[in-house]
Amino acid sequence: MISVENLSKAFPIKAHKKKNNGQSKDPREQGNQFHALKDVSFHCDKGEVLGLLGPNGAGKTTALRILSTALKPDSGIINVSYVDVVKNPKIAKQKIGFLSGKTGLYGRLTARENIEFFAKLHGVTDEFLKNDADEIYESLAITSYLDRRVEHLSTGMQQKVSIARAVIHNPEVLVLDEPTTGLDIMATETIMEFVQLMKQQGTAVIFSTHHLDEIALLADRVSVIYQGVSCFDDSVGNFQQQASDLDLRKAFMNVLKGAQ
Ligand SMILES: Nc1ncnc2c1ncn2[C@@H]1O[C@H](COP(=O)(O)OP(=O)(O)OP(=O)(O)O)[C@@H](O)[C@H]1O
Repeated sequence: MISVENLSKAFPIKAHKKKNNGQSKDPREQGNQFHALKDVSFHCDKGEVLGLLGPNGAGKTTALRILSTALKPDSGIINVSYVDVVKNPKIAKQKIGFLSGKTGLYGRLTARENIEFFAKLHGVTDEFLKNDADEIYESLAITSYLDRRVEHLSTGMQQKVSIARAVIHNPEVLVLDEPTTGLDIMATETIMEFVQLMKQQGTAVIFSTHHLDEIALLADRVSVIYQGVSCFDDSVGNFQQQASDLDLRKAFMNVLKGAQ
């Protein structure tokens, strides 16, 4: 459903950031370039959930922004159901739903207006919005505040509205960048259940997280990025096998140790 092969991406380093005050230099810094991604590959099939792990600064958000077409890679291939995302970003966008760290919602519009504005940009019909969108709103438990302005909603409420916005055009692939960060237990639970529902409906779901309990609960596959390089991409069962007692935290640490 979605395959990502050998992605690389470098950012120019701003002159004032080059002074590192004696701190050891990140090996990804070369000349005036910071190689945020050097070689990242993973894939996720229809009805599968892929958990993307990696320490802070590993390159997860950069990789996910490339999938969403917000960033262009320097090299690498991404295919979503036989559509080349880099060559055909407009067609690919129709097939991908993306939730980024920043919600990007318009505070002065209501939740419903935000979702419907985005839906219309993606060619979603009025009929769908009238008859079928309620199912999405109910699954995310946002029905009661759909007509409130987004600026008056809590972080968790806004996050769930953003997820509704990301799936309103029925994407084949759903990409969620740390969807539960900063949320309470109930909002987290709703999002976890929603991911399971998407999976049952055949969507390929990729989500980045620092929470290993979410991996245990949801993921079929795990991909680990360390310093811009993929160092693990396999089933959750084989990920667990990286620790003798099958403990996910130890498995993660062992994968990182092997990459150093
Ligand atoms: N636009 C940019 N310009 C320069 N450097 C960038 C830019 N975007 C990201 N980086 C750098 O690339 C590296 C990877 O960042 P990224 O946000 O992808 O990491 P991450 O794995 O999502 O981290 P976290 O878990 O902390 O969210 C970081 O060192 C970051 O500072």
